[in-house]
Amino acid sequence: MNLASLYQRANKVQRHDAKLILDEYATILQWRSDGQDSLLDVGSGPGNVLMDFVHPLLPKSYEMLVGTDISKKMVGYANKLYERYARTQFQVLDIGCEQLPDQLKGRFDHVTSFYCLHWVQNLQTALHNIYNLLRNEGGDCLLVFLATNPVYEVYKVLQTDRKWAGFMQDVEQFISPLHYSDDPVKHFDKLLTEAGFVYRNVELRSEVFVYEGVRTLKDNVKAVCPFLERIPTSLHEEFLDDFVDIVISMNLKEDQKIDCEKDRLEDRFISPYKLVVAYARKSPEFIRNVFSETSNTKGVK
Ligand SMILES: C[S@@+](CC[C@H](N)C(=O)[O-])C[C@H]1O[C@@H](n2cnc3c(N)ncnc32)[C@H](O)[C@@H]1O
Ligand SMILES: CC(C)=CCC/C(C)=C/CC/C(C)=C/C(=O)O
Repeated sequence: MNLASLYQRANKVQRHDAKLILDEYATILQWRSDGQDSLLDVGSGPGNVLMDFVHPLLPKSYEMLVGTDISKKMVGYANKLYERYARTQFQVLDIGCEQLPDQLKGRFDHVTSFYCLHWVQNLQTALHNIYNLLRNEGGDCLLVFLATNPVYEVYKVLQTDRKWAGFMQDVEQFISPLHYSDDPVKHFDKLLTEAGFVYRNVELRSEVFVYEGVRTLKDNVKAVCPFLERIPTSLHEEFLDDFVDIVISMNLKEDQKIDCEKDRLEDRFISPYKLVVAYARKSPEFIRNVFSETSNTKGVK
């Protein structure tokens, strides 16, 4: 994903989910008593979710805020947009890398990640890295990503079309590693345990988002579809038309509705998807605090 400005304009669902979950977790994250928290975000993209929803939660005296992304273009865009913020920077990091940069190891009180981990096939390595980014004395992480989304089934159908097959040979690389899992909660909890996290709370949330109008759906697909950058621009509209036809054949188009602002009938497309929301703490020291604070929390392992 490289289209920073397009993604920033077409990420309503991602922003909605991040805001909702952060409202809920703002008081659960283990803020430092001295207000000198450091936080690293994984897969920040253009940076607007991090700066609009995470940054305001940090204490004024925070030590450092680091946004990271595998894409140089995303990092360059975010650095330009947010250069006026003190103690804040964006840098390139592949969270699935074999060797974390030394200067990042053990430096952070918190790691967050929104809508990124479904892009990472090797979750085991990613979680090992997230664990090692956190301070040895403790630290926590909030990880939000897709387990399933109808987009993956649409991609698989498009790949069977001779027109697009050549561009989509590696389609499985772009499908969430939990898409085929019978029990994504158990699966992810096991990975967190293996990475070393001692306190874990993993939930699977069933959500529905409605895209109002075919243009909105197409713009959202354009912002995240990894295949379009391989397809000649002259064929993009045809690819998107085929995408929409498959969505319709999957019965995901609702009856038309009047759009009062535009004074015309709009098609509506429904996207039922499942989101993993995982919160984990590294240090056993925190467990004692947690049990006394949230003894009624559901699903705490
Ligand atoms: C859908 S965007 C999410 C951006 C932002 N967090 C948000 O919520 O709007 C996913 C981002 O994850 C990045 N990404 C994908 N694979 C990654 C990896 N292995 N390591 C770090 N970032 C990755 C992509 O480049 C992209 O910018
Ligand atoms: C109705 C339908 C198939 C909608 C799909 C909409 C869409 C663009 C989903 C993208 C999901 C995704 C991989 C998001 C992301 O990483 O930000």
